[in-house]
Amino acid sequence: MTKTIITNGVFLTLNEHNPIIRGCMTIENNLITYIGEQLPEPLELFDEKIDGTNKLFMPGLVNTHNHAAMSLLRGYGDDLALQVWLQEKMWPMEGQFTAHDVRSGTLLSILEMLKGGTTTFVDMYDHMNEVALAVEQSGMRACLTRGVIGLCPPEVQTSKLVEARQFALDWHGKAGGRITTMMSPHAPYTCPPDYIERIVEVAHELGLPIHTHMSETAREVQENTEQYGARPVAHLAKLGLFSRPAIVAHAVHLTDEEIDILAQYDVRVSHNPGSNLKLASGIARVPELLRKGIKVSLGTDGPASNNNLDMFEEMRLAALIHKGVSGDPTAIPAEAAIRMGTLDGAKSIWLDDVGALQAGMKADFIALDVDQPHFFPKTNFISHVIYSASAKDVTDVWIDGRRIVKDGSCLTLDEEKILFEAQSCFERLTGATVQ
Ligand SMILES: CSC[C@H]1O[C@@H](n2cnc3c(O)ncnc32)[C@H](O)[C@@H]1O
Ligand SMILES: [Zn+2]
Repeated sequence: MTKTIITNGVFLTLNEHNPIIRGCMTIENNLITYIGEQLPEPLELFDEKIDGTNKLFMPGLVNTHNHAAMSLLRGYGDDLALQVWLQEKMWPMEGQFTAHDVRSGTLLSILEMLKGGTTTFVDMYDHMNEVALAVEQSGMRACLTRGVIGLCPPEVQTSKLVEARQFALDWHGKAGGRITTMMSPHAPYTCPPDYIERIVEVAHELGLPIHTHMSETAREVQENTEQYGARPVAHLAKLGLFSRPAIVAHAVHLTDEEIDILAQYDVRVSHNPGSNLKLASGIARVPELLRKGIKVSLGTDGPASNNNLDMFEEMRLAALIHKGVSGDPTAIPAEAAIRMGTLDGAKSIWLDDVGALQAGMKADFIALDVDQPHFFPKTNFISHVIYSASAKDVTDVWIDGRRIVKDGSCLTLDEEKILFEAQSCFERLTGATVQ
């Protein structure tokens, strides 16, 4: 058993009664065992002693919607609306992606996420074995799902579903329990109703949750109504999708009745403010979702529609845009934004022992260098994290008790190789040569 103690730190716990503690934290194997002002035991009893002076420690960030391999398409197809972006830019390029490309793009994203303080992410993509292997190698925590698009002949639909089922079975609970899995119809506009029903059936068989894109654009909602006679929420409810635990990405265009239905089924919403702004999809009704008790977390969406994986930016956007839209400066306070990016993110993907600095929780946490001008005066760190911090402030990352990033360098991945390979993949895919 390894015993670690961090002393002289400021700890943002997310504990309701004691949100900030100045003192020390201990970790034994993969768990936080103590956090408080006093030393719990003499220092000599610890194998590893870390001086936390000038550091702010907080829970690792949880990104609840991503397509990591799309980092290869960063900057390829900006300033377009969702359907044009997907149909004319993303899908033609993704059609050429090999397993190697997915591995390369995913590693690039994992590197960016780790160095920016994200410790858990949800990923929906193809070639998911590559994604799972990259997660395993990196030491990250992830909830993975093979997204299926059903706009194809019946035999291709079936083979995709068989593959998605097998992936979910093979990887659930793997990488020392750091990987969990879900089932994913990509969206109601890319999966015919009978196909969605078959995916739901598999989710029931395997006892897994479902993840999907839903009500992202006004056009999607209108076309769903024209084609199926119902808006996406009622349509998916009728197909039984909410009979499984579910997390939907976007949920931008919702009526009051739809919010009630989501609340009734305890559907979780991954709010993706950066992607929704960039694709001009709209702004989700987050304050109303929260008022109805819906669990709202944050996602970046893929790096081609964001265009980075900085969860500090998503937390800040969430805190800012809902103030602007509602005219209410208390719409999403700083503390609510931090919760969305950490504890509520973890709960939204059914991880009940991740997302807070408390004894008994998994040791997934990060350190920020707060000895920098934008953290002074060192007063309200909850405010500073939301309104002043960025991914660049992260110096160290621990996941499952293991140090993954130390002084800004990733200990588990070959950074230089990842950057070189991602550049090569992009140049091969697009035919571009960049000096
Ligand atoms: C079937 S794998 C995932 C699939 O999703 C596509 N995608 C990326 N971002 C979005 C988005 O915002 N809405 C809908 N679909 C999206 C991605 O290109 C992959 O094909
Ligand atoms: Zn997405």
